[in-house]
Amino acid sequence: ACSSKYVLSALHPMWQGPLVAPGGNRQSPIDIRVRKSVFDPHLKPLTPDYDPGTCSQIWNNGYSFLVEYDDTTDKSILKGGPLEDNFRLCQFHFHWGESNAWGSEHTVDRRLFPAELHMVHWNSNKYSRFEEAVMEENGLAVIGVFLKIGKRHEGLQKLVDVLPAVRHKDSVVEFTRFDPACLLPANIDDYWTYAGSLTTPPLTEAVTWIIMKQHIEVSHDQLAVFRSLLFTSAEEEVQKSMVNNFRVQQPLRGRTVRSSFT
Ligand SMILES: COc1cccc(CN2CCc3cc(OS(N)(=O)=O)c(OC)cc3C2)c1
Ligand SMILES: [Zn+2]
Repeated sequence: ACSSKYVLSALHPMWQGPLVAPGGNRQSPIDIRVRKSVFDPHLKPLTPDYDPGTCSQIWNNGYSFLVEYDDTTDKSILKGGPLEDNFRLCQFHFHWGESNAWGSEHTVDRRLFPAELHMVHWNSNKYSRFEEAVMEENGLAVIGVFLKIGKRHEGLQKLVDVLPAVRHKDSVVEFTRFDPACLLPANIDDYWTYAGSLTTPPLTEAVTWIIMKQHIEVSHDQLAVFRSLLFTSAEEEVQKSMVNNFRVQQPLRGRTVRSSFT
């Protein structure tokens, strides 16, 4: 899997980190100005092909909870869209707020969403493991999907039910046979794409971002369970709710955001 006991900065939990990575000119997240995005007719449809059998565990890394996939083979891959190579799914996670008024990392014309899903993939044509790809400019591809409060998401419930088992930082539980495709919106042909970075350490400028235009809906109660998680480990005397785990928006620095739709 692509996880390592990556120790976040001591500034945790309201991880402040560097507001703008030193020397970074392709940092994430950003505000997507719809009218400034450029339609690119050469962008292909995205073709994710995930095997639920590669789902292995869920862990609380003290910043979010990560659903991890066995990425030792090309069983769960993402191709197409803006991507030239095969990208292997290694984990997905979310960012959310303490209230439904905010929580997403990206915004669309400054519009905030209550939460945002990130599905993290690495370039298995060019690199042999995540740790290598995370340092390279064409190393990673992350799909972003906005969440809105509405009807209950049936596919998400299996995940919500197990979250209390990873309440504390560094807790891990086995989690199998979860199909991440169930979290994608019905229409995955309409997306924005731009060159950016990870939004958590190591903040490397390795990411081709693919942000879905169509959101998914989850219920208020499902999102409330996300907020019951803790940034802190069981030993710490003061427990801190895992909320507002998003990074501040970063300067566009002249980048172009392309759209796959007009
Ligand atoms: C060299 O740094 C690493 C090597 C291997 C694994 C990791 C762990 N890290 C990978 C990237 C990543 C990226 C994450 O968020 S994001 N928004 O995709 O940048 C994230 O959010 C909770 C967690 C992780 C976990 C770091
Ligand atoms: Zn993320």
